[in-house]
Amino acid sequence: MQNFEFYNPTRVLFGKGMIAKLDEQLSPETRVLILYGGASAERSGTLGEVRAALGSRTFKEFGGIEANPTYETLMKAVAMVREEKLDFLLAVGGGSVMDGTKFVAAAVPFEGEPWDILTSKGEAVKKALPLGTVVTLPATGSEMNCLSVISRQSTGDKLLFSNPLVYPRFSVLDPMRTMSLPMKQVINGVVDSFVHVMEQYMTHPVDGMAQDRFSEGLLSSLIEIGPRIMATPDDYDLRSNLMWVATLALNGLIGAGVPHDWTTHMIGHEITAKYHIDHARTLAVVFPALLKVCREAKRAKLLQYAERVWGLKDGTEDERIDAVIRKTEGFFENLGVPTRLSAYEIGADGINDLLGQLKDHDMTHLGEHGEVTLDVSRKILETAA
Ligand SMILES: NC(=O)c1ccc[n+]([C@@H]2O[C@H](COP(=O)([O-])OP(=O)(O)OC[C@H]3O[C@@H](n4cnc5c(N)ncnc54)[C@H](O)[C@@H]3O)[C@@H](O)[C@H]2O)c1
Ligand SMILES: CCCCCCO
Repeated sequence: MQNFEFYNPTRVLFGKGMIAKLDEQLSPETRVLILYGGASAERSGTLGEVRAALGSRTFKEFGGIEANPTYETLMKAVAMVREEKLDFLLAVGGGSVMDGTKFVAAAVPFEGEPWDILTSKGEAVKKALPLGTVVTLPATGSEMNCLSVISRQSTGDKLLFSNPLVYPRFSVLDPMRTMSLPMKQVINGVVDSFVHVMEQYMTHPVDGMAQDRFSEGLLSSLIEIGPRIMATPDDYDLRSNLMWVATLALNGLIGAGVPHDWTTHMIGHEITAKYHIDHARTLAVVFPALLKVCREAKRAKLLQYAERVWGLKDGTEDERIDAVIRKTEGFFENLGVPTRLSAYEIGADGINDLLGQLKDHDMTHLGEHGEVTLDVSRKILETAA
């Protein structure tokens, strides 16, 4: 196991009706900005529950945060916080709203050009406003991590920053608040969570016994939840399990002390930035291709995954690896999520453009050992064609 430092300050309030506990998390004089995305926050009744829980506190509202939140929109929220002298940010939404809120928290006190929060990958962040979340889409785990992905319309960039100062103070996870989700978004959450686990698992063995078993448990849970939630979308227990699994997939626990490989996400971000394809759906295209191209570097963990998660013990090593990659592709495809670039009509020219974006973003070497060069990234994208 590798050395690690684990820190996660986020209080999780899980279950039906937990929005009411907001009242216990915020002092009466707190001046709150509620940030949200589209009309669903209002239509689903979630915003109404939040307003009721805030009681007589001063609060303002900022809506319209897009899927793949943009710098341009978020800077309007920054101006509002400064003008209204607000001191707490409350995200009501999915990963886009939570990430956008983390950016606003860092940008309000930031001295200098706020986009440098992204270009510095969060290194430049020295102060941040406190924030909390009310989760309406289980997928990203943003509710319990210090990561944020922000796009810039003017340049087409989609970049990640992280800083411990933007961990939510608390996050409310009420599965009932996800019932208004279109099934497509529910499935996006299954796929995004699955690949989050894989980015922290599918590397090489370091005897992280607890981390491996924990990750394999999350993967097995998602493999069970995915088809079942499509069949019974109103099942509260399934929704509960998806919500908690999605949070655990990226709150730091399974990634502590083990190698990571975020190649799939880094390439996926570029596909979303250029083609505006849902984040999770880019991952379902890239990840299986990455397994095929990087199978030697990941041989040991592929075999462990095949046996422990899919029960594949028979045949030669290569037969088991081929089988488990097919199983993984089949898992995505059976959820109605394509695993080929051709499903989105992205061809050779698109692949060249995507590689250019990776180069522009200093991502010419990815993978746990930097072995995923631009040439390997090309192979991955060509394999995914
Ligand atoms: N911070 C992280 O750790 C992390 C991890 C992975 C991805 N991301 C980023 O998160 C973003 C994706 O977030 P997401 O997958 O949660 O989707 P999202 O937040 O973009 O929401 C997708 C759509 O669903 C709608 N929606 C949300 N909740 C709803 C509800 N309860 N009912 C009806 N509609 C609802 C939103 O308004 C939006 O239109 C991307 O920008 C991605 O890069 C962040
Ligand atoms: C290094 C962690 C990258 C997380 C990407 C979230 O989209």
